[in-house]
Amino acid sequence: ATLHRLWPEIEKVVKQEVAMAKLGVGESGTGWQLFAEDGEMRMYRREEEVDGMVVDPLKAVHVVKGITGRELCHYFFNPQYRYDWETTLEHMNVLETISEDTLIFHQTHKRIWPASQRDVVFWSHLRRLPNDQDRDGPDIWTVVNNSTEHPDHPANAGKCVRIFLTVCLLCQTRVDPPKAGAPVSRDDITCKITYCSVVNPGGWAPASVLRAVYKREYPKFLKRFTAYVKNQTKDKPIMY
Ligand SMILES: O=S(=O)(CCO)c1ccc(-c2ccc(C3CCCC3)c([C@H]3C[C@H]3c3ccccn3)c2)cc1
Repeated sequence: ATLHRLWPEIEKVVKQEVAMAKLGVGESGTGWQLFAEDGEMRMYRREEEVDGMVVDPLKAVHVVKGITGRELCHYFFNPQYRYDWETTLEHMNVLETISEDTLIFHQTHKRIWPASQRDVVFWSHLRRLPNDQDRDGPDIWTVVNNSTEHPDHPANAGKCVRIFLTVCLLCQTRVDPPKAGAPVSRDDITCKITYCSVVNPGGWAPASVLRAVYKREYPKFLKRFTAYVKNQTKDKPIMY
Protein backbone atom coordinates (compact mmCIF):
# COMPACT_ATOMS: atom_id res chain seq x y z
CA ALA A 1 0.00 0.00 0.00
CA THR A 2 2.97 2.35 0.44
CA LEU A 3 3.18 2.58 -3.36
CA HIS A 4 -0.48 3.49 -3.91
CA ARG A 5 -1.27 7.01 -5.22
CA LEU A 6 -3.46 7.67 -2.15
CA TRP A 7 -0.83 6.68 0.39
CA PRO A 8 0.54 10.20 1.13
CA GLU A 9 -3.03 11.53 1.63
CA ILE A 10 -3.96 8.58 3.85
CA GLU A 11 -0.88 9.12 6.06
CA LYS A 12 -1.61 12.87 6.36
CA VAL A 13 -5.35 12.55 7.09
CA VAL A 14 -4.90 9.69 9.58
CA LYS A 15 -2.31 11.71 11.57
CA GLN A 16 -4.54 14.81 11.55
CA GLU A 17 -7.72 12.95 12.51
CA VAL A 18 -6.05 10.94 15.32
CA ALA A 19 -4.55 14.14 16.77
CA MET A 20 -7.99 15.85 16.66
CA ALA A 21 -9.76 12.82 18.15
CA LYS A 22 -7.29 12.77 21.08
CA LEU A 23 -8.15 16.38 21.94
CA GLY A 24 -10.88 16.52 24.55
CA VAL A 25 -13.97 18.57 23.81
CA GLY A 26 -12.76 21.10 26.38
CA GLU A 27 -9.22 21.53 25.00
CA SER A 28 -10.22 21.93 21.35
CA GLY A 29 -11.49 25.41 22.21
CA THR A 30 -15.01 26.51 22.82
CA GLY A 31 -17.85 25.70 20.48
CA TRP A 32 -18.54 22.04 21.30
CA GLN A 33 -22.10 21.76 22.55
CA LEU A 34 -23.40 18.59 24.23
CA PHE A 35 -26.51 17.50 22.31
CA ALA A 36 -27.09 13.94 23.41
CA GLU A 37 -26.26 11.81 26.45
CA ASP A 38 -27.03 8.16 27.16
CA GLY A 39 -25.25 6.44 30.03
CA GLU A 40 -21.52 6.74 29.28
CA MET A 41 -22.12 8.19 25.79
CA ARG A 42 -21.72 11.94 25.26
CA MET A 43 -22.37 13.49 21.84
CA TYR A 44 -21.13 16.96 20.98
CA ARG A 45 -21.49 19.05 17.85
CA ARG A 46 -20.37 22.45 16.56
CA GLU A 47 -22.84 24.36 14.45
CA GLU A 48 -21.00 25.15 11.20
CA GLU A 49 -22.24 25.94 7.69
CA VAL A 50 -20.31 25.91 4.40
CA ASP A 51 -21.97 27.74 1.47
CA GLY A 52 -25.21 27.79 3.45
CA MET A 53 -25.07 24.02 4.04
CA VAL A 54 -24.99 22.44 7.51
CA VAL A 55 -21.67 20.61 8.02
CA ASP A 56 -21.80 20.40 11.84
CA PRO A 57 -18.68 18.56 13.05
CA LEU A 58 -19.60 15.82 15.49
CA LYS A 59 -17.53 14.35 18.33
CA ALA A 60 -18.86 11.46 20.38
CA VAL A 61 -17.12 9.90 23.37
CA HIS A 62 -18.24 6.62 24.87
CA VAL A 63 -16.91 4.01 27.30
CA VAL A 64 -17.90 0.39 26.82
CA LYS A 65 -16.97 -2.65 28.89
CA GLY A 66 -16.14 -6.11 27.59
CA ILE A 67 -14.73 -5.31 24.13
CA THR A 68 -11.34 -4.07 22.87
CA GLY A 69 -10.49 -1.28 20.47
CA ARG A 70 -9.19 -3.81 17.98
CA GLU A 71 -12.55 -5.64 18.04
CA LEU A 72 -14.53 -2.39 17.57
CA CYS A 73 -12.32 -1.33 14.64
CA HIS A 74 -12.47 -4.82 13.11
CA TYR A 75 -16.30 -4.75 12.93
CA PHE A 76 -16.37 -1.10 11.83
CA PHE A 77 -13.83 -1.55 9.03
CA ASN A 78 -14.80 -4.90 7.53
CA PRO A 79 -17.50 -4.66 4.83
CA GLN A 80 -19.03 -8.07 5.59
CA TYR A 81 -20.60 -6.78 8.84
CA ARG A 82 -21.73 -3.33 7.72
CA TYR A 83 -25.32 -4.15 6.78
CA ASP A 84 -25.77 -5.60 10.29
CA TRP A 85 -25.21 -2.29 12.11
CA GLU A 86 -25.44 0.60 9.58
CA THR A 87 -29.19 1.22 9.47
CA THR A 88 -29.14 4.14 7.01
CA LEU A 89 -27.19 2.10 4.43
CA GLU A 90 -29.02 1.18 1.25
CA HIS A 91 -26.14 -0.23 -0.82
CA MET A 92 -22.41 -0.76 -0.24
CA ASN A 93 -19.73 -1.80 -2.70
CA VAL A 94 -15.94 -2.22 -2.31
CA LEU A 95 -14.47 -0.47 -5.35
CA GLU A 96 -10.82 -1.20 -4.62
CA THR A 97 -8.81 -3.27 -2.16
CA ILE A 98 -5.63 -1.23 -1.78
CA SER A 99 -4.32 -3.52 0.97
CA GLU A 100 -5.82 -5.70 3.71
CA ASP A 101 -6.20 -2.58 5.89
CA THR A 102 -7.16 -0.08 3.18
CA LEU A 103 -10.34 -0.25 1.06
CA ILE A 104 -12.27 2.14 -1.19
CA PHE A 105 -16.08 2.02 -0.71
CA HIS A 106 -19.07 3.33 -2.62
CA GLN A 107 -22.25 3.58 -0.48
CA THR A 108 -25.75 4.84 -1.09
CA HIS A 109 -27.75 5.86 1.98
CA LYS A 110 -31.48 5.65 2.40
CA ARG A 111 -33.25 8.80 1.26
CA ILE A 112 -34.20 11.13 4.08
CA TRP A 113 -37.33 13.05 3.10
CA PRO A 114 -37.49 15.79 1.85
CA ALA A 115 -33.73 15.69 0.98
CA SER A 116 -32.76 13.77 -2.17
CA GLN A 117 -30.86 10.46 -1.83
CA ARG A 118 -27.12 10.63 -1.07
CA ASP A 119 -24.12 8.54 -1.97
CA VAL A 120 -20.48 8.63 -0.90
CA VAL A 121 -17.10 7.31 -2.13
CA PHE A 122 -14.40 7.06 0.54
CA TRP A 123 -11.16 5.34 1.37
CA SER A 124 -11.16 3.49 4.69
CA HIS A 125 -7.94 2.72 6.59
CA LEU A 126 -7.51 0.52 9.67
CA ARG A 127 -4.44 1.37 11.79
CA ARG A 128 -2.87 0.14 15.03
CA LEU A 129 -1.08 2.92 17.00
CA PRO A 130 1.30 2.62 19.97
CA ASN A 131 -0.29 3.39 23.33
CA ASP A 132 1.44 6.68 24.14
CA GLN A 133 0.16 6.77 27.74
CA ASP A 134 1.06 3.27 28.89
CA ARG A 135 3.86 1.61 26.89
CA ASP A 136 3.03 -1.94 27.96
CA GLY A 137 -0.75 -1.35 27.70
CA PRO A 138 -2.85 -2.50 24.74
CA ASP A 139 -2.37 -0.57 21.49
CA ILE A 140 -4.72 2.14 20.26
CA TRP A 141 -6.78 1.20 17.17
CA THR A 142 -8.38 3.54 14.68
CA VAL A 143 -10.38 3.53 11.44
CA VAL A 144 -10.35 6.69 9.32
CA ASN A 145 -12.82 7.12 6.46
CA ASN A 146 -12.23 10.01 4.05
CA SER A 147 -14.07 10.93 0.85
CA THR A 148 -12.18 10.39 -2.37
CA GLU A 149 -12.91 10.26 -6.10
CA HIS A 150 -13.17 7.12 -8.20
CA PRO A 151 -13.52 6.91 -11.99
CA ASP A 152 -16.30 4.28 -11.75
CA HIS A 153 -18.48 6.65 -9.65
CA PRO A 154 -18.17 10.29 -10.75
CA ALA A 155 -19.93 12.67 -8.32
CA ASN A 156 -23.56 13.58 -9.10
CA ALA A 157 -23.61 11.53 -12.32
CA GLY A 158 -26.62 9.44 -11.25
CA LYS A 159 -29.69 9.99 -9.09
CA CYS A 160 -27.76 10.57 -5.85
CA VAL A 161 -26.29 13.77 -4.46
CA ARG A 162 -22.64 13.07 -3.56
CA ILE A 163 -21.78 13.81 0.09
CA PHE A 164 -18.27 14.39 1.44
CA LEU A 165 -17.17 13.07 4.81
CA THR A 166 -14.24 12.55 7.12
CA VAL A 167 -14.77 10.08 9.94
CA CYS A 168 -12.43 8.84 12.65
CA LEU A 169 -13.17 6.01 15.08
CA LEU A 170 -10.43 6.00 17.76
CA CYS A 171 -10.43 3.27 20.43
CA GLN A 172 -8.23 3.10 23.54
CA THR A 173 -8.42 -0.15 25.54
CA ARG A 174 -7.70 -0.58 29.28
CA VAL A 175 -7.20 -3.92 31.02
CA ASP A 176 -7.77 -3.87 34.79
CA PRO A 177 -5.56 -6.59 36.35
CA PRO A 178 -7.71 -9.56 37.45
CA LYS A 179 -7.28 -11.22 40.85
CA ALA A 180 -3.84 -12.82 41.29
CA GLY A 181 -3.48 -15.79 38.99
CA ALA A 182 -6.88 -15.37 37.34
CA PRO A 183 -6.89 -15.02 33.53
CA VAL A 184 -8.02 -11.68 32.02
CA SER A 185 -11.74 -11.92 31.24
CA ARG A 186 -13.99 -9.53 29.31
CA ASP A 187 -15.10 -8.12 32.67
CA ASP A 188 -11.57 -6.71 33.08
CA ILE A 189 -11.67 -4.83 29.75
CA THR A 190 -12.84 -1.26 29.10
CA CYS A 191 -12.66 0.64 25.82
CA LYS A 192 -12.78 4.42 25.47
CA ILE A 193 -14.26 5.33 22.08
CA THR A 194 -13.96 8.68 20.31
CA TYR A 195 -16.00 8.98 17.09
CA CYS A 196 -15.47 12.17 15.05
CA SER A 197 -17.35 12.92 11.86
CA VAL A 198 -17.83 15.82 9.48
CA VAL A 199 -20.42 15.20 6.77
CA ASN A 200 -20.94 17.76 3.99
CA PRO A 201 -24.37 16.89 2.56
CA GLY A 202 -23.20 17.85 -0.91
CA GLY A 203 -26.33 19.52 -2.15
CA TRP A 204 -28.76 21.83 -0.36
CA ALA A 205 -30.92 20.23 2.35
CA PRO A 206 -32.92 22.14 4.95
CA ALA A 207 -30.68 22.88 7.99
CA SER A 208 -33.55 21.94 10.33
CA VAL A 209 -33.99 18.56 8.59
CA LEU A 210 -30.25 17.75 8.63
CA ARG A 211 -29.81 18.73 12.27
CA ALA A 212 -32.85 16.64 13.23
CA VAL A 213 -31.44 13.68 11.27
CA TYR A 214 -28.01 13.95 12.91
CA LYS A 215 -29.58 14.36 16.36
CA ARG A 216 -31.58 11.16 15.80
CA GLU A 217 -29.14 9.04 13.81
CA TYR A 218 -25.77 9.53 15.49
CA PRO A 219 -26.75 8.39 19.01
CA LYS A 220 -28.69 5.50 17.45
CA PHE A 221 -25.68 4.50 15.31
CA LEU A 222 -23.14 4.48 18.17
CA LYS A 223 -25.45 2.60 20.57
CA ARG A 224 -26.42 0.06 17.91
CA PHE A 225 -22.83 -0.43 16.69
CA THR A 226 -21.30 -0.95 20.18
CA ALA A 227 -24.15 -3.32 21.17
CA TYR A 228 -23.55 -5.25 17.91
CA VAL A 229 -19.82 -5.68 18.65
CA LYS A 230 -20.50 -6.77 22.26
CA ASN A 231 -22.93 -9.39 20.96
CA GLN A 232 -20.56 -10.59 18.22
CA THR A 233 -17.59 -10.97 20.59
CA LYS A 234 -19.16 -12.13 23.87
CA ASP A 235 -18.33 -15.83 23.36
CA LYS A 236 -15.11 -15.32 21.36
CA PRO A 237 -11.48 -15.11 22.58
CA ILE A 238 -10.41 -11.49 23.25
CA MET A 239 -8.69 -9.80 20.25
CA TYR A 240 -6.20 -7.14 21.46
O1 LIG B 1 -18.96 6.40 9.82
S1 LIG B 1 -19.23 5.98 8.45
O2 LIG B 1 -18.15 6.10 7.51
C1 LIG B 1 -19.73 4.29 8.55
C2 LIG B 1 -19.80 3.64 7.21
O3 LIG B 1 -21.12 3.75 6.73
C3 LIG B 1 -20.57 6.94 7.87
C4 LIG B 1 -21.33 7.65 8.77
C5 LIG B 1 -22.40 8.43 8.35
C6 LIG B 1 -22.69 8.53 6.98
C7 LIG B 1 -23.82 9.35 6.53
C8 LIG B 1 -23.97 9.68 5.20
C9 LIG B 1 -25.03 10.49 4.83
C10 LIG B 1 -25.94 10.98 5.77
C11 LIG B 1 -27.08 11.95 5.43
C12 LIG B 1 -26.56 13.32 5.03
C13 LIG B 1 -27.71 13.93 4.26
C14 LIG B 1 -28.72 12.82 4.01
C15 LIG B 1 -28.04 11.49 4.40
C16 LIG B 1 -25.81 10.59 7.07
C17 LIG B 1 -26.85 10.94 7.99
C18 LIG B 1 -28.04 9.97 7.93
C19 LIG B 1 -27.32 10.28 9.15
C20 LIG B 1 -26.50 9.30 9.85
C21 LIG B 1 -25.78 9.70 10.92
C22 LIG B 1 -25.06 8.73 11.59
C23 LIG B 1 -25.06 7.44 11.13
C24 LIG B 1 -25.78 7.11 10.02
N1 LIG B 1 -26.51 8.05 9.38
C25 LIG B 1 -24.71 9.81 7.47
C26 LIG B 1 -21.91 7.81 6.10
C27 LIG B 1 -20.84 7.02 6.53
